[in-house]
Amino acid sequence: MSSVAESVRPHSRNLQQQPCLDFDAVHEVPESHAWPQVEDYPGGYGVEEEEEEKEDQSSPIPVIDLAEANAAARMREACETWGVFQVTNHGIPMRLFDDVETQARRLFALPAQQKLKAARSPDGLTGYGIARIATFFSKLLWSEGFTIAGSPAEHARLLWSHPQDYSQFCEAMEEYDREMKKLARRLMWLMLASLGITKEDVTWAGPGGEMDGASAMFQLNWYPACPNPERAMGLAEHTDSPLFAILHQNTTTGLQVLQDGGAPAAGGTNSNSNSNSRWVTVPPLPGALVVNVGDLLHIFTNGRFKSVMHRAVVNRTRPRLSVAYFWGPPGNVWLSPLEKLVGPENGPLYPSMSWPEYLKIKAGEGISIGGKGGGGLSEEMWLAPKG
Ligand SMILES: C=C1C[C@]23C[C@H]1CC[C@H]2[C@@]12CCC[C@@](C)(C(=O)O1)[C@H]2[C@@H]3C(=O)O
Ligand SMILES: O=C(O)CCC(=O)C(=O)O
Ligand SMILES: [Fe+2]
Repeated sequence: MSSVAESVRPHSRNLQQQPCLDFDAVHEVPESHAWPQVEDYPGGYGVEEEEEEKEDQSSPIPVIDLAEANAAARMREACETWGVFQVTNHGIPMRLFDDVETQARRLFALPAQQKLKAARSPDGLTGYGIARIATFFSKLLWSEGFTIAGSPAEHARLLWSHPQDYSQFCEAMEEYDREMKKLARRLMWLMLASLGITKEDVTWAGPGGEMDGASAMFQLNWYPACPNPERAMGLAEHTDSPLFAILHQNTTTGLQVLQDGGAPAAGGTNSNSNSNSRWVTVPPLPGALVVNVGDLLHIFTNGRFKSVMHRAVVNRTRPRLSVAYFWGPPGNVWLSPLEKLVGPENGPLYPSMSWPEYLKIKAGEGISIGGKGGGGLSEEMWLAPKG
């Protein structure tokens, strides 16, 4: 079964840029990284920021306890409106998050020339570098990333020469992968069951719905503290391509999702063109995980579930770490909008799509289905370069 990482052709549009700024050495944001003033930046600095986070406990983003009987129904509601929710009672021990954070910090603390030994190649998806979407924007991102598909051993051996050093990294990431796979499967069936979809409706999930061939990638994101956080961008606005992502964030606030004002941006590809949209902070809740709908689940549910636009802003005093786990179908499975969700009045809104094919289209390389903004994928899915 081909994996996503093997199936995606070179992202040849712009060669992957590598982090070239020593974030810890600068005392102001250089022009190369200076974005327009960040609107809806999440609150003040320093001490009042703590206040800010306390208030955030009243965040409008749904928090769903997986042990509750109404968990599936609340997920459906959240996926149809926000496209994101937080889950608690997921059963993954805090110890594992601490281990993964410790190992991720070890990685990003390595000297730049050491990290660049595991640099993502221009035609690759995995390894060290800045997020692929950076190539769509004229300004650089205040972050470093490390992308893993399956075992990280190959890249880890390039980062650490001593087996003891890289084995602790690999063990933590492989345990995380196992736990996330279990949780992803559980979330998938809860979300689909809430729409009346059964295991029989999902042909590629296998006889018992175990989804053994599912593809998973994960992304470690490191956001150094920034001298002027309102003029920098950690991870520019984007939607995720998979069925959904499960995100662990450390205690530093930074993830924001776009709550658009209802009417989709008419023809605009820039989320800000919809005047009453606003960025809503997703507060780090101890023990909670963020789940956000991806483009493929938007397609699979024929538009019912919303692929949420989101971004990560940075912090003046505190570095931020997030671990995003992307979960999708096997690389060679083409998803079509589910029959049961395609009624006589609303035909399939999207053509069949595989994750690798979609990544190519999203990178601006594939065929443009239905022409520019035609009946095909909405323009929102192309990350329009900043005007
Ligand atoms: C399988 C995936 C999913 C990727 C591409 C590839 C590996 C890295 C993922 C991310 C991680 C950061 C945001 C994003 C938008 C990016 O630029 O790289 C994601 C993208 C996607 O969700 O499309
Ligand atoms: O750092 C975050 O909170 C967001 C990360 C993210 O959106 C991604 O890796 O796709
Ligand atoms: Fe994302």
